[in-house]
Amino acid sequence: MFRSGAFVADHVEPTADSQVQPNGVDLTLESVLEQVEPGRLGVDGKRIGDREHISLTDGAYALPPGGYVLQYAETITIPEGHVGFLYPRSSLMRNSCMLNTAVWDAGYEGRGEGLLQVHYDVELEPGARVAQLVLGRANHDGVYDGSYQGERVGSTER
Ligand SMILES: O=c1ccn([C@H]2C[C@H](O)[C@@H](COP(=O)(O)OP(=O)(O)OP(=O)(O)O)O2)c(=O)[nH]1
Repeated sequence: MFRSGAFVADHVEPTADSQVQPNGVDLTLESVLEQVEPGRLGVDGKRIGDREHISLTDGAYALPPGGYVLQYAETITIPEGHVGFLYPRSSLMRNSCMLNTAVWDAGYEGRGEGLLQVHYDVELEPGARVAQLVLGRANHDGVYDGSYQGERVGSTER
């Protein structure tokens, strides 16, 4: 069963009233990065290739078609007994853009990232709502203890 937006809001920090939806909470855009070096997924490990921050143009990220890494502004905590799923805001999709996302594990805490696909030029302002997090009740074995635990928490690092 999926939880209400009010429940999700208790696990997203900070949350303004305008972000709380019936079934989840909208996440806002903090920054956009462009990958500039190959990464690698191996059998025994992984390497994330270097990414560079894209600069603002007149207060917005002006993005031509391509693939970008998008960083969310909010710190998410996935409570035990739950799993998180993230969906693009429909207005993003209606503007020919898509967010690709992965599973948000029970026990994860951090300010996460997603893959933004841009299929037609778009302008995105920092602080704009771009995605919606939903939480479903879930059984799980242990809690998240991977390399992204605590990412960008309590820092001003982008
Ligand atoms: O779209 C998403 C989905 C998940 N996460 C966060 C929450 C999740 O719990 C964490 C780790 O995801 P995953 O388990 O898929 O990472 P991994 O590639 O398997 O790396 P590791 O083994 O270090 O966890 O990243 C995101 O930032 N964005």
